[in-house]
Amino acid sequence: MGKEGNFPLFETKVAKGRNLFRCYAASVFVGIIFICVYRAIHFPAANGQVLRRWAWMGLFLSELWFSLYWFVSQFSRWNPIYRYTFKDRLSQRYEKVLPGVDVFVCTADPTIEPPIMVINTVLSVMAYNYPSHKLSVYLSDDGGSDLTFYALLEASRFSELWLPFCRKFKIEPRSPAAYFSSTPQPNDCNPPMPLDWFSVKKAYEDMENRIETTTRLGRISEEIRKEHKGFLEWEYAATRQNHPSIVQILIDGRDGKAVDVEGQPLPTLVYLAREKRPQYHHNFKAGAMNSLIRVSSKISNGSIILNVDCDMYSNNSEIVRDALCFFMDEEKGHEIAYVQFPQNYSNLTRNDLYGTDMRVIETVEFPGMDACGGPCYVGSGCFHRRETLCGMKYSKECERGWKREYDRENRESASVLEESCKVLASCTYEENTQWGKEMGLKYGCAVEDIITGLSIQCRGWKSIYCRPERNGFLGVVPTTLLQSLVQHKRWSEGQFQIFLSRHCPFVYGHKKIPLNLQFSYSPYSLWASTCLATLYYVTVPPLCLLGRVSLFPEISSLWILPFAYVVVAMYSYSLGEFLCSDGTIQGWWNEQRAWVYRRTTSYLFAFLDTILKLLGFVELSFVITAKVSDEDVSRRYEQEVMEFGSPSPMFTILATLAMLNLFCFVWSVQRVVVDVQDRALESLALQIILCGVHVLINLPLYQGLFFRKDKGAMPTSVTYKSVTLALLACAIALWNPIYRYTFKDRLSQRYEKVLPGIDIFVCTANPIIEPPTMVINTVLSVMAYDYLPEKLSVYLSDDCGSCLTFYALLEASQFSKLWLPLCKKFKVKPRCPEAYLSSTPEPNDDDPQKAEEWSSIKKLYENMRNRMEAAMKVGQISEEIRKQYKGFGEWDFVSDPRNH
Ligand SMILES: O=c1ccn([C@@H]2O[C@H](COP(=O)(O)OP(=O)(O)O[C@H]3O[C@H](CO)[C@@H](O)[C@H](O)[C@H]3O)[C@@H](O)[C@H]2O)c(=O)[nH]1
Ligand SMILES: [Mn+2]
Repeated sequence: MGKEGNFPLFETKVAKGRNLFRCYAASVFVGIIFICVYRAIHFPAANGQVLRRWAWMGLFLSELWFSLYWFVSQFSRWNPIYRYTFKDRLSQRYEKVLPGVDVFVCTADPTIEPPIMVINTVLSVMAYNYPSHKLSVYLSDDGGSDLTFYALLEASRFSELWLPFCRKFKIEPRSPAAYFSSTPQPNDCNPPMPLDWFSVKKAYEDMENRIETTTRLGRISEEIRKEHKGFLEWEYAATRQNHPSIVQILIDGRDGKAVDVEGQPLPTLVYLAREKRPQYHHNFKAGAMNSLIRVSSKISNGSIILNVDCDMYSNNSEIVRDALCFFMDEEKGHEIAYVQFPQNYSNLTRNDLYGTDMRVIETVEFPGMDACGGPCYVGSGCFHRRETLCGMKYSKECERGWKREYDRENRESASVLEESCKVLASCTYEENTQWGKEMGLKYGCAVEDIITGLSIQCRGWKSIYCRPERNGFLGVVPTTLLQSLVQHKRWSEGQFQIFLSRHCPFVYGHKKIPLNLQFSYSPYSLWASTCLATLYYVTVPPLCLLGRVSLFPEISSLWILPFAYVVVAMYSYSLGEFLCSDGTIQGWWNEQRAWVYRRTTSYLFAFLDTILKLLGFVELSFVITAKVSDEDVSRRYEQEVMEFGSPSPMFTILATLAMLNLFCFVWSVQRVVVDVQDRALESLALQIILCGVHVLINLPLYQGLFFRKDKGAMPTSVTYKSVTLALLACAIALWNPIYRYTFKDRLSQRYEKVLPGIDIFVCTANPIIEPPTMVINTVLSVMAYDYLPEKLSVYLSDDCGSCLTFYALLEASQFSKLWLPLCKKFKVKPRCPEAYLSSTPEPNDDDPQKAEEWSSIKKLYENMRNRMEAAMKVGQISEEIRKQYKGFGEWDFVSDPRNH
């Protein structure tokens, strides 16, 4: 309870059912231990299971990694808390002394962030239920576009109508576009409303038309140019990336004439395009924010700063007061550095096809971080104390802070102020200063917000996460798969970069922030690195199916239990969490797919890029997310049809993985059908299921690959590439050669006496194209086998029935009487005489006996060959030879090679 009997300005409630959760977490933990034990004691033995050992090892490592990841994700779930504010107490006590609030809206590109969207966001924050003279709105335009400036000029005029209208009818939301598109036309029950409603709506639509026409034209017409001196600034602007600072105070809140149609003051409205020069790095959004901090300190110096991205209009006009309930709480307020509101989205579809709404993070994880010391700072929708954002450390002194009068009187006339602000927004201003290091938002990281929030917490401050009943901010999620994957690449890359730097929560936060907060940061830090384990899990087990290498317990084994329990428990819990966060079952399924896709593409690229960046090979980049899409794409998005349509390498990876799993799944299911009795399949069942689930989750992708004809289908080049790659991977997995080695000494030891008889068949069919000389060389080589001669028989089959071949064989039988002993004696290799004589050099004089034998054999062989060749030339057997052997008599009855 606050001082002087005051009730606090906010209260904190803890989530229910935490003990149940803790039982679940403990049981899963036990399950994981069992899985590890299984992996360890069933490690494949060394003999002959080389591949399986490697596969097993990899799987074990992946599972250890998943377990670690699961473990660190439990910290933010242990004890979520929820905050509720009492805004009536705030106004009772502090209405007169509310602090100045500066709202920063960031935009960077008029094409993908259309000016009409930007000014709707601006109008929504200008219309806050907050004293106008304490509210200042700054638009930072990193696109340096006069189109955006023009839109803001229009908005400044329209606000004169819009703000009184909002005030009078207490409407929500206060972005005119969102309001008019979501609210039905009023009827006559509320008499003053319809009149105003129609005139304000008409005024808005006219403005919208003018802005859209100008935007489409792409340049400002001469008439418009004359309307405001600000346009003159663009005369010095060479390009959007090379121009001096432009500061234009469109509404000067301190000027008594800046009033709306009802004579009430308007909030200050400032346009800022900081200086951009090619030779200076502009540090993306962090650079823009820091310029805004400096420029606003000169103009309004509000002690509270709110940042919104240009697509995140304010959906709740009370949100400033919600934030102040924390900062101004008498007891706790002084230690709070920032209040982060959730980022909700206005363009989500029912089942959130790409899982872009981080609903579980928002309803469970951030409230959990809040309990550990405070949520991280995630950019849009965050209120900061100006001093802490500028680098102030927390100390007990801060307690006095709020008693001070904040709003400094600043009496310079507006155009002098504009000139002096230009210096603050120049490229050189930050040279040799602590800006980007100690002051303001930090540079050099793709998630400037996370690293800045962490450093604030490490300086001793707390932060608050608050989800009011009515969403505070509504933004735009990417509407194509690729954009969503690219966005995740940037986030995970930034997070991983922090983890590997000296700002790693465990190092930088050591002894500065609670241990459980350090752990709560790590699931995000480790997003990128989950790619390896996931890639392993979706490739190796399916490929092992092809080689029938089993990597999980058999279906009938008890070891299946921990696997089944952990998977079922984790996924049911995750589903429960999702449903409790207002998701649908289909939405959960979509989110699971989204995680697989991110892990195998966004995180993989982020992982590689982070490493390359560490080694200094690539530079930090920031791909701005598109906030608009063409009609065709929007229609498919609304129908929840996946958008592929571009030949991105990310899609090639996704499609290859999907095809690979499909092939392996079909292959193994077909084996089950063919061979129901096959016992080996029992040990593959889990693997088949795993592969099947991957196929199931990819159904929309197969559709995009093969069945869709619209523009959002997968480009054919991706289809070809992925099918080829997947087939190649399968072929490699199926290519499984084995090598055999024999032990001949063991054979002779054991069986020399009982070796079996061996009959050798040599076949020939045509003496012309299979010359008898060649045939008998083969015959001689097998006759000369190192085997028991009495058990060896050689048969020559001559399908041509040629007496020439018979004659050659006769010669061979004679020659063998010499050849065989020689082979044995000198262990001749090879034992085909022709091959031996042509490949072996003549033995030299060291062994005269061998040399002599050799030359005599050579002579004999050559003689024999000459005789045979002579007979071949003649084409028949001479009478003398005929008489030598009775066998030739058989040919007396042969008339034809095919008839005998
Ligand atoms: O050079 C730049 C680049 C971006 N922006 C602005 O930064 C904001 C965020 O960019 P966006 O492309 O919309 O990124 P998201 O991923 O949607 O933004 C989330 O993630 C960012 C960190 O990566 C945070 O800064 C954002 O607040 C948070 O909403 C937008 O308003 C941009 O106009 C700039 O001002 N200058
Ligand atoms: Mn965004």
